[in-house]
This record gives sequence, structure tokens and C-alpha cells, in this order.
Amino acid sequence: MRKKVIAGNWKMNKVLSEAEKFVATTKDNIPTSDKVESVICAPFPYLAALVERAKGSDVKIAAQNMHYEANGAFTGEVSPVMLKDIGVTYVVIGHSERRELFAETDETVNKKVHAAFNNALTPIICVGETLEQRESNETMSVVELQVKKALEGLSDAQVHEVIIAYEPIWAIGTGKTASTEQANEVCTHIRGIVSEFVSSDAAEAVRIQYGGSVKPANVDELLSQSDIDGALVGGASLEADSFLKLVEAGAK
Ligand SMILES: O=C[C@H](O)COP(=O)(O)O
Repeated sequence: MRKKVIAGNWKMNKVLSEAEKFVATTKDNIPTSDKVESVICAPFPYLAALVERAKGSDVKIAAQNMHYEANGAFTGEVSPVMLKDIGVTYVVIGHSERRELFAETDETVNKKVHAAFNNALTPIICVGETLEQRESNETMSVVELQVKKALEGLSDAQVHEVIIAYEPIWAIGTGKTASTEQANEVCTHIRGIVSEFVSSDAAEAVRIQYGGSVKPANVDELLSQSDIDGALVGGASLEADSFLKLVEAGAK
């Protein structure tokens, strides 16, 4: 039985006091359950403070991005070594907003995934198609290429630890959720790719989230699907009450 992962991706939102209040509330109210992990993906300036705040609880703190090099002349970037050093344990890699707005490619995604493992960070790897690609029936091939490139060169044991977030770009922040069937169909396809190109054991272990307008009202149905092991949530993760409802759904 795969443990569900509910990850709240705040994106570029909140000031420090709001972030700290959110984590304090979440820490006090998070359901104790071995069925779900809860992760908060916060902006860089808050990570160290939030790791401290979350200590002693099951709430994990993630970065929303990182560079793949350990250090060097990369003005404005943050390295995996820095994240590990302050106690961050998860990192989102290849979010569609990074791919679209900041020139992230399948190659840089793969380098970052390796860098994450080299620094004991669990990667949450984002994949997903545009509306245009879905309408031209390219969803499965687009996602297949993204998954294969992201996992290239990893060991079987590393793939066991990976989290893949399937986020159809047309469903992000739009209020349009993929139907549960559409979401599960792609997640099943992703598991099949892992089975074919890595191993059936890795495919059984890898956790696959759905992301795109997930909210308390639709999370139960999404999480009840055979190949959906959690959610990567933007808008509905910004309020602690809403985030807690999502985690509670994962704990059922
Ligand atoms: O990382 C989260 C996703 O981009 C989904 O965002 P959303 O829940 O606001 O649609």
C-alpha cells in the first residue's frame, strides 16, 4: 500500500508571518496517520524558519525549485547542498511554470533529480501536457518522454523513492480539473512507463500525484483512483483549513 502524499505548493505567495502561522496551525492539527505524508512547498526565504517551526511534527518542508550544481557562480540560485543543510527534505522539480516561464527543460530536470538524490532530497517531479497537446492526442507521448528523461540514469532503488506529479497544464489554476478518469488514465500510463523502463517493483513503489485545481470538494474522488497516490495543490493549499482537509482526505 503506497502512502499518500499531499503537497501544498504555495508558489510565490505569503509573507513570513503568514507562512509561520500556517505551519503552526497545521502542525497542531495535522492528523496522525501512517497513510499520508504532508508537505509544504514554500518560497526560499522562509524555508529555514519553517523547518524549525515544523520540528517535532509530521509536516515536511519542500523547496519549489533548486539549481543542480552544489555551488558556484550562479547569481540568484539556490543549491541542493544549501537546502539539505537547513533541513529541507523534498524539492519540486520541473513544475510547468518553471518549464514555461524559466526555460526549464527535460535535461535540467534530470540533472536536478540526480542532484536531489545526491543530497538526500526527495524529488517531486512534475510532468503534464498543454491543452493543445491534449487536443491533438499527444498527452501520453508527451508525458512518456518527460518521465523517461526525468528518470534517466537513476538506480532502481532511487526510482522507488521518486514522487511524480501529473499536472495537466490546462487544469492548473484554472478551476478546470481533469476528470478523475482522465487523471487516473495518465497516472496509470506513467506507472506503466516506470514498469517498462525501470522495473515492475519500482512501478509498484513510485508515488504518483495528480495536480490541477484540486480542492477539498474533489480530493476524495481523485484519491480513490487506482493510480493516484496524492495531490500537488496550489490555490487550495494557501489556507491552513483547506490544506488540513486535503491531508485528512489522504489519511482516510
Ligand atoms: O503545484 C500546484 C499546481 O500547479 C496546481 O495548482 P492549482 O491547485 O492552483 O491548480
